[in-house]
Amino acid sequence: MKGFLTEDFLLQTETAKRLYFDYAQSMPVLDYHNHLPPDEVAQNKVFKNLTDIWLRGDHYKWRAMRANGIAETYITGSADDFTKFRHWAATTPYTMRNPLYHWSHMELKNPFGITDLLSEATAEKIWEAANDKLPQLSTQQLLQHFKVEVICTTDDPTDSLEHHKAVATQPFGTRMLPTFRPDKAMAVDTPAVFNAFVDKLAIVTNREIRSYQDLLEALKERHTYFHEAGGRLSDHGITTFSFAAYTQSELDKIFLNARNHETATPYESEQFKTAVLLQICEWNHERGWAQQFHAGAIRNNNSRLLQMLGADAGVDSIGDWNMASAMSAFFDALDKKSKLAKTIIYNLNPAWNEVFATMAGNFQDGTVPGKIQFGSGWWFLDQKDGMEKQINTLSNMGLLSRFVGMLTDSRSFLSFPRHEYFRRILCNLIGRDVENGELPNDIPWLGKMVQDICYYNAKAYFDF
Ligand SMILES: O=C[C@H](O)[C@@H](O)[C@@H](O)[C@H](O)C(=O)O
Repeated sequence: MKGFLTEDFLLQTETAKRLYFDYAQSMPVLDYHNHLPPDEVAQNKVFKNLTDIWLRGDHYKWRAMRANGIAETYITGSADDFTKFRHWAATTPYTMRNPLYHWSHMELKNPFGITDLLSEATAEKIWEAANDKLPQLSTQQLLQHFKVEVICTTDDPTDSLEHHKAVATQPFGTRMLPTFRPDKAMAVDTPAVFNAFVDKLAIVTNREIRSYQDLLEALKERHTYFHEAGGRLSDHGITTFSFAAYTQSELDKIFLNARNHETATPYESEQFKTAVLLQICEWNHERGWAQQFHAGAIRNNNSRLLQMLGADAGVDSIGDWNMASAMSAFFDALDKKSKLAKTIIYNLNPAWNEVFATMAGNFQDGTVPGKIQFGSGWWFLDQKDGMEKQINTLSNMGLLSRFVGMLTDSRSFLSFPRHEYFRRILCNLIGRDVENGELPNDIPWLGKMVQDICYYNAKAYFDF
């Protein structure tokens, strides 16, 4: 029997071990999509305790604690930090076979060097041991510890990017680049969100935004602003792809109605989203950016918790829209005009893996290796089974060798071992094929392939 989480964790063959230890392990990290708070990086935050760094903001853990019957007071509520941690510790053994069990113990091992299993019985000892180390694990120290060369945060177009600028003028070894995430500029189906965004956009651009055209001009100004601050990516959280025909006068009317707090009809919302997103994608192409689409989440399902905690409260799940035809028409509209930028499509519904992987193949155009990427297993699929499925689907229907690899998508500075998790899974799959005689035992080539997927492909693709 193997021990839990040993050196060879997830590496089942000698070839897998060779690929991991000789090629993957030492590669630096390019975390090209995450939700880390830029102010905490710029201010080099030191965390108060393990709850502060590990539980606050982590909706994955909140969800598991709720499922374990823990009351909200001890999750996001008013209980003190140690009590919250104790409830998380008591929940951890119940997370066996959920990725949280692996992630949590990998995170205790690195950076804290803690190998005890977390449970109610070990809660106090682990709390103290980890808290003792926290003064040496500020945000910048953690990024250096995990050899993170670049992080791309996810930012509202109205953001001042002051923290990105501060880090650029006081470099510490990790570059922090902004990502343009304009979802709210299309939210005519929720006028309160849309209007708050447009009002703020008007202030930061010092413009009056009275028409659809004004909105586009202000957004373009912010796109340029992000570019000047080093931004090279946009990101779009969409339920499903939209592709509906529209006229200029329809867009003007939808804009004005939303400004008058009238909720757009589902069809109008489709039209508006199609028009705004196509326009932003053209700017992405003009500027040589890469664009990311996160598709398939049905969000904020629990309105009670949404009201109490806001978005990203752990009440999102997998949606089941029709995906392929609008996605095809959307990319085709851009490709036809030679305006399709480098594109990554992330899928949340495992039933759609093949749909996404084959769609990516339709729009490769010979300009950039792997120009259209079927993105890494996202959110509910960011676990061993989900990552293996994504890697296998991409292998079967595209070019795994050109894959830009893993990202954390996390809000926590402790999530970087997820890159190690991915690398072990990748090396294990390739190693198994070699030992089964399904791939040649060409270690220099396979080692290069592994290093490309872990690092070099992303470096070239994003031009980092
Ligand atoms: O891994 C899951 C995430 O952090 C999730 O909260 C984000 O992916 C977010 O919903 C987004 O839309 O970008």
